[in-house]
Amino acid sequence: MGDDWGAAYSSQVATERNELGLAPKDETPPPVPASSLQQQMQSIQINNNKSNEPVTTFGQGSSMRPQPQSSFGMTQNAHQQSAFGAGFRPPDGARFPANPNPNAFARSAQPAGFLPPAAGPNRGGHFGRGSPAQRGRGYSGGPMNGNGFIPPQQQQQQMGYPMGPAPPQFSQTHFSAPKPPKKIDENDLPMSPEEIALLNKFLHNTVNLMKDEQIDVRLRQNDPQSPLHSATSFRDLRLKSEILHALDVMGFVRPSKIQEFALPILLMEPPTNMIAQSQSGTGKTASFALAMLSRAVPSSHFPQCICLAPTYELAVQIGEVVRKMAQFLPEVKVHYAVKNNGVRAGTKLEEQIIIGTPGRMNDYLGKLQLIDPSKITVLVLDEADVMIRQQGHQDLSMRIYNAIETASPGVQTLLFSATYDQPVIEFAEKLIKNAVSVTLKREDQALPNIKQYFVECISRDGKYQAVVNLYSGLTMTSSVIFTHTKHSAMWLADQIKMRGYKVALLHGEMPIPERAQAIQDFKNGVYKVLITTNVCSRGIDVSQVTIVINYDPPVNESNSDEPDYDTYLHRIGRTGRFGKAGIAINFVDDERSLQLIKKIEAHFGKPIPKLDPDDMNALEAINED
Ligand SMILES: Nc1ncnc2c1ncn2[C@@H]1O[C@H](COP(=O)(O)OP(=O)(O)OP(=O)(O)O)[C@@H](O)[C@H]1O
Repeated sequence: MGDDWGAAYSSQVATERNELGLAPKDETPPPVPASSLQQQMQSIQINNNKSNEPVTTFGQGSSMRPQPQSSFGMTQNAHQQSAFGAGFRPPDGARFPANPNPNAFARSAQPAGFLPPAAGPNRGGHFGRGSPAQRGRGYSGGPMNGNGFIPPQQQQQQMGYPMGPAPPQFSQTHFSAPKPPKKIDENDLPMSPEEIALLNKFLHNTVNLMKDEQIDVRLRQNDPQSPLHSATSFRDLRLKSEILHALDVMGFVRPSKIQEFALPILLMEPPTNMIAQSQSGTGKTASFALAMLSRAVPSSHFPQCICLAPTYELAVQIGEVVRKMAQFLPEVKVHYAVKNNGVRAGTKLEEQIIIGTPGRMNDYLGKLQLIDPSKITVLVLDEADVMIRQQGHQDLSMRIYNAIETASPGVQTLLFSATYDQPVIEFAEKLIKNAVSVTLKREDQALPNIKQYFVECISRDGKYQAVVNLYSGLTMTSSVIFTHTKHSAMWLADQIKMRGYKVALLHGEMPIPERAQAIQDFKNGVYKVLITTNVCSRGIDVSQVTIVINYDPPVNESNSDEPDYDTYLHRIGRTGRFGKAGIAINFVDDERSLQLIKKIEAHFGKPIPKLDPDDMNALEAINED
């Protein structure tokens, strides 16, 4: 055992580096022999899927179906006019519903600081285009020759302008969009799973009870012993009165869906192992916190429950939940087993609940001998999907489990995860014996319900003008604008702010609490537009986003001529969450960006038509769908 712990220590450096922003080093422990555990898994799956298996349906309604909603909201007229900017005149024959209140439009489309282009002839294809001097600003709805992008000068000719130098582009506003960088800053890369998990913890102040969802409960192995009953109130559960009191104070009126099904199993006798999956913010932490608090004996002053989390910050977040729930159990205490906490060998731990990272917990059990594994009654692995991304964490978790299970065969082991894909399933099944599996899954269909378009802009600067012209339309619902770099995001946000508009900005150099604040403000509607980079492209659930703008297309890190398909999917997946309708608009400003969009179109096999600003019908169609 001593050697085992020593070997495991070598992975600790790697795993403990897993604090935010620190890449793991290549110090991984030798692989743990594959567990001999052959598991019998009962499985209760709560999901929305269709299957031939017997299904019990809970919940009402069918909110999984795409909800018809107005893409740009408000009146079409307001949308059209505001999106095209003052100075736009509809082409002949275009359908414009009468504006019942032109003054209202004028106010909404032209807030303080807005400099509309002067009214001018409408000769075709430019958003925000006014007088001839302003041609070239904003969108070009102008000609495309098949696959090719027609350069501005040639477009002028086709539009009836004389050949010659391009007209001056920015007569009223002076700006110059930042050039794309040669190398991607690591702050512009998507957030790490640890960061996403932590950010989500900051974000979720209230649980998604999901009471109105159409939920199926599926019993894979119909075990008559299996406790397929649910708790519709916390009082249905055998919780200590002090805990019930704390839940009242915390405003927990009724259990969330995962709690409804997991808690009766978690609290039953004899203790039952569990693998539980449900998306972020659905009440998982509260579930296992209640399990630990219910099993801990307050009058016994030694460690009894262990909870593993991938980072220090996540451990602290869990600890705060446990403390709040234990506020009327003064004898129950929490200790954090995290790096650099100053705890040495020989310290007598009196706390019943120890929460920490696998590396440090490994020390506590091994070389520091601070925890007696035979006294452990509950072992929790939280954020299993994040944890398994590091081999070191996997190995250490396995080692800790084996040590505790050997010394305390009745230990209740619980694994919680926000996702449940194959690697998590394999890890969970390898790790935990005889577990009941409770999974709650909502379909997150990104593509089918998202309409994708591209819009031609004459230049990088033209993209900015396009945003300005679309701005009022964007603010009628909530929109996210993705840029390639944080510099572009900051620049764009500054430009828009200078026009008197409000926008939220989020990039990878901001600390997590600031990022959470920006997202919270966006979710609360303080800001209707969020400008961000790939840092925010995945993991964050902002369900009301209706429009995603790819100001710059997502490109492969090593070859900027190739799209980053995954990131594209994740970016546009910020809209169209859970069956809602959404729109993704891709800005194209040169042949390269056009080709990137064509490749994306071919890759996903979904058409990305050109959104022609002259084509009122297309925009109306967006609005009507
Ligand atoms: N039954 C409940 N009633 C009201 N609020 C709840 C309930 N359960 C949890 N919450 C609150 O909802 C928020 C999200 O819950 P929790 O952190 O347990 O979710 P989670 O699934 O663990 O999310 P994450 O994966 O982000 O950690 C928390 O602020 C929590 O205090």
